[in-house]
Amino acid sequence: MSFSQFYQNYEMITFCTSNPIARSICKFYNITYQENYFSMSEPGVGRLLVAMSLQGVVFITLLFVIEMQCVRTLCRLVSALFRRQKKVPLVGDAALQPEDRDVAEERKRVLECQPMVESMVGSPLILQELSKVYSSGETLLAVDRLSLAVGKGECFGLLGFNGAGKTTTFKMLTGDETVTGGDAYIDGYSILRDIKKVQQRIGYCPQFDALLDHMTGRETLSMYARLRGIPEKYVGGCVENVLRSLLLEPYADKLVRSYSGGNKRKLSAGVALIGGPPVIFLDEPSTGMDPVARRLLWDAVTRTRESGKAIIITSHSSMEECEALCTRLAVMVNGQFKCLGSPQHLKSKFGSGYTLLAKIQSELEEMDLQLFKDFIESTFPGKHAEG
Ligand SMILES: Nc1ncnc2c1ncn2[C@@H]1O[C@H](COP(=O)(O)OP(=O)(O)OP(=O)(O)O)[C@@H](O)[C@H]1O
Repeated sequence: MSFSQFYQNYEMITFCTSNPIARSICKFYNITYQENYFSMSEPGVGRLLVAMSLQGVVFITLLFVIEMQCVRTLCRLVSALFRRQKKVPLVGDAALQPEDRDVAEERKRVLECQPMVESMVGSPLILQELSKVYSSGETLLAVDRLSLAVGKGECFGLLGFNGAGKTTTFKMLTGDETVTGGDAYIDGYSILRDIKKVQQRIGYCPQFDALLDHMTGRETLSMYARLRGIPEKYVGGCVENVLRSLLLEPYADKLVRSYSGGNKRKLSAGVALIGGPPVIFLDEPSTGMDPVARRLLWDAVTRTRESGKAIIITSHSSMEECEALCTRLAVMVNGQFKCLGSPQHLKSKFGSGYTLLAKIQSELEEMDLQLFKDFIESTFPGKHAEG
């Protein structure tokens, strides 16, 4: 606008002062001009320049406020205040029920240790009574006092129905969501006090791919390798390794926006694994992958785990994936761990017997259904049929 008005003013001055006829035309049509181009009144550009300078200061300040996470801290303080005023319960109804013995033992172990020291030495990831309450609209206790320690070389599986609170747990650990209660330590740093340091030490494959459409797979991995601080001479080799191990080589130089859903998941998992951060979060990494790709991902995750990293993974392929990858797992319901232990331990503790699921056509007669139930009960005597 400054440039435009500056030029317009210049043209008016040139025209209106060129000869007496032009001067009288300008007077007749009430055409005004400013001999001082930087005058505050129109068509001088002084006020526009002042506005631009002020905007510069305001936006730079805003940038600092965002980068230094002042808003996040403010939100946390406001939500803490709001919670205190409204007395939002941090303990859900489910907490009143007796806790599973393994979960209680894990909680006791975590609460008795020195989390900062322990997360530096043996368990790079420690959750201490981590809780999250969503207060937008209805109050919802999404994560309920989780306590957990994940050791080096351990892959911990989080299982649970949709809405159990798995993604919210990840989001708190990565700094995407504010923490309502408790704390977590990653490699000796608290997520409440040192989130920047924490972010430097984690790899994260989010549930929904957060990739840049206009970059190629190779460029994406190279960018993250550099962000991880891998020396430039190793970046190429590192990227090639990830591309090869996840069977992404044929697509390496294609734009991400042309990738299929499964290939995007592979790339997201690659981004999380590249550079070997000490703690890795994988939120349903194998969703949409074909069986071959899934096996390759499992191999890559297992290799990473064996190199001493701590991995937390959620999966919708349920037990099969967890058995292949996890050293321990927990089942989450309404934000709480309902059971916890090695896959074998959980199977022998809860897996007595088999469940037969039968799907029936909706128009099936009640009598036919009863016949089917009778058949099942006579074939497997002593078993209970529900329907
Ligand atoms: N931003 C939000 N605001 C309010 N409630 C939310 C928000 N995000 C999640 N929730 C609620 O928190 C609960 C836990 O959600 P979360 O996404 O953590 O579940 P999940 O176990 O990861 O499920 P899924 O397997 O579907 O990913 C759900 O009831 C969800 O509706």
